[in-house]
Amino acid sequence: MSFRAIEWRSEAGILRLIDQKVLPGETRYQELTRVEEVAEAIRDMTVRGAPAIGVAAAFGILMVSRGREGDDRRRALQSADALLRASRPTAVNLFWALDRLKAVWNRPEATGPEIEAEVLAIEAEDVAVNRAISKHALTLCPQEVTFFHHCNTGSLATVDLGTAPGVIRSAHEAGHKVMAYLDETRPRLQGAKLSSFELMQYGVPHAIVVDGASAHVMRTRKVDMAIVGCDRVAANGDTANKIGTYNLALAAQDNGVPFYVAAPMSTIDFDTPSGDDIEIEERDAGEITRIGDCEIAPPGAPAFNPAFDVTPNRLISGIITEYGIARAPFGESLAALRSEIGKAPV
Ligand SMILES: CSC[C@H]1O[C@H](OP(=O)(O)O)[C@H](O)[C@@H]1O
Repeated sequence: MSFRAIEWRSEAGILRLIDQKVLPGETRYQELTRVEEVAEAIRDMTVRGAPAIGVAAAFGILMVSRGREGDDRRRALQSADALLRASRPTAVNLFWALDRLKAVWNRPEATGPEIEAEVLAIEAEDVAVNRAISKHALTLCPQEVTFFHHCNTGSLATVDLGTAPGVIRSAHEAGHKVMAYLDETRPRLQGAKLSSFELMQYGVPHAIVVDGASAHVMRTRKVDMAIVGCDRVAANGDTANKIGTYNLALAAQDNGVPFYVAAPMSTIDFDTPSGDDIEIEERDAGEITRIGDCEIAPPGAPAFNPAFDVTPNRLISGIITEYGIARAPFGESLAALRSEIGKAPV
């Protein structure tokens, strides 16, 4: 079975999102018609995952553009664009999608159908790109393959298949004997809540482990590869992803386990030279001091909650894109793949 985290109901102008805050306990949908609601859904992580927030923002732009013309539309889109850009800072797909749309709507002669076509293209391309990533990743998988994944970059984080869990699912469906270890991914527990939810839907054997168990699991059990998604890859291959990814990469290196990043080209930020230049979102400390409704720290205990970290390129075995797998030196291999952008994924 398959499900979509994001659906556009064109006639009604409704963006229907699975509320990822309440999964897996409840499958609840939010139906949004205003860009302010879309920005809030990105901020509060009703919709999350780098590609998914880019696509959701694109539909926010479409909501505003419909029914408006000329200067009135340009003015309204300028403020919608600014509102959406302020929703979350780290995942570059948000800015990529907004830049791409701005290049269309900012032209005085832009038509409504042109804007809508670009939004729908962003959505459709995400599906094709994820399939191509899986195809390239399968070339790395032995017949019996054990993966290690951090966070959730599956169907819920994209339009359809997902990046890294898309690879895990594709390997399972292609007849590989698959096992996956899933970091629970403190503090929001995307691994325990969302990746496990997805793999259960697809019947993929897996086990949730606490984040601190990754080195132990790799040392004592067979793990063929760690595979993660990403929120922003710098031009030199340094990769920002969910907090804890760097620890996983260090554990993988110490245990001789290859560490792969599944990355649509839209997540590669050629304007950011290295990981030091990536803005890391800091979220509310309450995400750490509470689990659900339960306070787990002493009242008033201070906490520091960076939502992402940067894995240095030296720990990365390969970056799997829709155009092929980039390897060190990443500055060169990513630049070579950049020349493919605009072509159909292969
Ligand atoms: C391919 S999605 C990347 C990504 O999104 C996650 O962050 P969040 O749940 O905060 O939106 C995480 O870093 C995933 O790996």
